[in-house]
Amino acid sequence: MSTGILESLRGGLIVSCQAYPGEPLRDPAILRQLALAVVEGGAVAVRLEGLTTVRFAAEVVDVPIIGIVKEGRGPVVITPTVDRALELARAGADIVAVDGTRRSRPDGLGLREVVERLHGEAGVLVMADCGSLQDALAAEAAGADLLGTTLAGYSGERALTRGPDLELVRELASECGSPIVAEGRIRTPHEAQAALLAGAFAVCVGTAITHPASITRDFVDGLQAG
Ligand SMILES: CC(=O)N[C@H](C=O)[C@@H](O)[C@H](O)[C@H](O)COP(=O)(O)O
Repeated sequence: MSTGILESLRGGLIVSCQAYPGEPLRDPAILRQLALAVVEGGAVAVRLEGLTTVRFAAEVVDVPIIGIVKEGRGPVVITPTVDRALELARAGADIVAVDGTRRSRPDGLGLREVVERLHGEAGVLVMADCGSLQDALAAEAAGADLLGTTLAGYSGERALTRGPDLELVRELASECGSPIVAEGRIRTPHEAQAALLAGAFAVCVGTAITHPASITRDFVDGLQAG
């Protein structure tokens, strides 16, 4: 079952459908529809934030759901506790993404324990959102099923590159045995392809597809630059 889910992601596009606090699209029913729309376009999986959004989408979306909850004041905000992670699984996430850095978690657990509980109690796959090669090696040793470059540039260990951190994708692909998801600042189909060529197993794009305020701002800036 879980091997089937992993295989269904190979070489494909995962689309993150998120709206941030205070934004007009931050509504589980709207985000469910957005998820359906990206699946229509060929997304092999969707990445969704929030228990209700995951629950709503799980009823209608026929590709794997990668669930996260973002909460707390940080620095660990992506599914920071095992309780939330298990709730995401119960809400219908097929893969639960958690902070995969080596920073301490608010519930005091290590990543290994989080992964073991998700595997043992919920039977879901675990994606570790990493910010460096050292994170990814530790997450792999802890048993994570997928390693994401999600936090590259945001955890203090890597520079915030303008586009995707392809150098990190390359490093992870050569040093780790687990599937790599290239995620973060991928804005064009060409960059998505470059991430696959750099060794990613799958590519995850959010803002460039599902965040209209950012996309609009880019156009507005373009007009002003002209
Ligand atoms: C760093 C962090 O909190 N990343 C979040 C993780 O879920 C989302 O805000 C991103 O949109 C997602 O990773 C996709 O990346 P991009 O939107 O750059 O394509």
